[in-house]
Amino acid sequence: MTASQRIVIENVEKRFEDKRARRATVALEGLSLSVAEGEFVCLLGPSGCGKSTVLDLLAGFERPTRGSVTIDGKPVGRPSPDRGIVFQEATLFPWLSVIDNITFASRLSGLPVAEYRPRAQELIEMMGLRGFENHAVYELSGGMRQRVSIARAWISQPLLLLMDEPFGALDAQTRLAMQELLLTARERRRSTVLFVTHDIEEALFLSDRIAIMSHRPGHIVEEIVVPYPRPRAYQDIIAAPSFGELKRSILATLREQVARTRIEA
Ligand SMILES: Nc1ncnc2c1ncn2[C@@H]1O[C@H](COP(=O)(O)OP(=O)(O)OP(=O)(O)O)[C@@H](O)[C@H]1O
Repeated sequence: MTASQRIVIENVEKRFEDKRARRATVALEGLSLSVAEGEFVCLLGPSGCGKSTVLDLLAGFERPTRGSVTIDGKPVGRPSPDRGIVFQEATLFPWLSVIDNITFASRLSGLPVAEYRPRAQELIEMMGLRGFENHAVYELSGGMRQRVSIARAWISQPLLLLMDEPFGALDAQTRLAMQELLLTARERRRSTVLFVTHDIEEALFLSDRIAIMSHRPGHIVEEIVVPYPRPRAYQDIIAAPSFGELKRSILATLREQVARTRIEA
């Protein structure tokens, strides 16, 4: 472990007890993962292997039953705006305007308008939402809503952005546009990102490193350093000679884990 590690997850177990049914689900077991400051890591793994649980532990929604989860050397406490979270479905207030959604937490925490308003305006520009500031969220498309969610997560200048399949529900064209937008915006902010996805191409396009999880109980079975320099262009990445080989190898690892899920289910 070096001083520049933002996230350090060590030997974590997460067990969910259902006392009434006298049943327990062990979602994670022996999971260790570190993410350096400014690094973009994607988590890939079979359905139900515990990817969202990893994000929940980092967000502070859940606590590990064994092992430790630290951010900048401190155990993760309650949810905090230090950690921006974006889910698959935009979780916004549909009747509020774009600007009111983005600034909701800042207003609630009593920050002076002069402090958060310029940041909100910059994010609106960055996310291509200029002209829509005063539109209610229910008037927006799915892609636009997701851009509002990202702006909302980013406004508190979080140390860490936790993203759970944020583009999974979008059509292919919108998804690509959102991926490009995320990369450009992140380049300017140097944020650390942990991003859950099922999409191998998305992981190869976006991340510096891909961590592949086992079947449940989840742990990391393989880590792959993505060799492409930044800034990246999608058409160059998919044309790179190593792209097909990396994709094939990741797919093989995932298939093996999915097959084990079935055998052990
Ligand atoms: N709050 C909870 N109570 C009980 N069990 C839970 C809870 N949250 C998650 N689990 C269980 O933990 C396991 C891992 O779930 P999780 O949602 O983390 O997987 P995932 O890899 O994100 O799945 P998917 O790829 O399908 O979204 C599952 O068996 C799930 O049922």
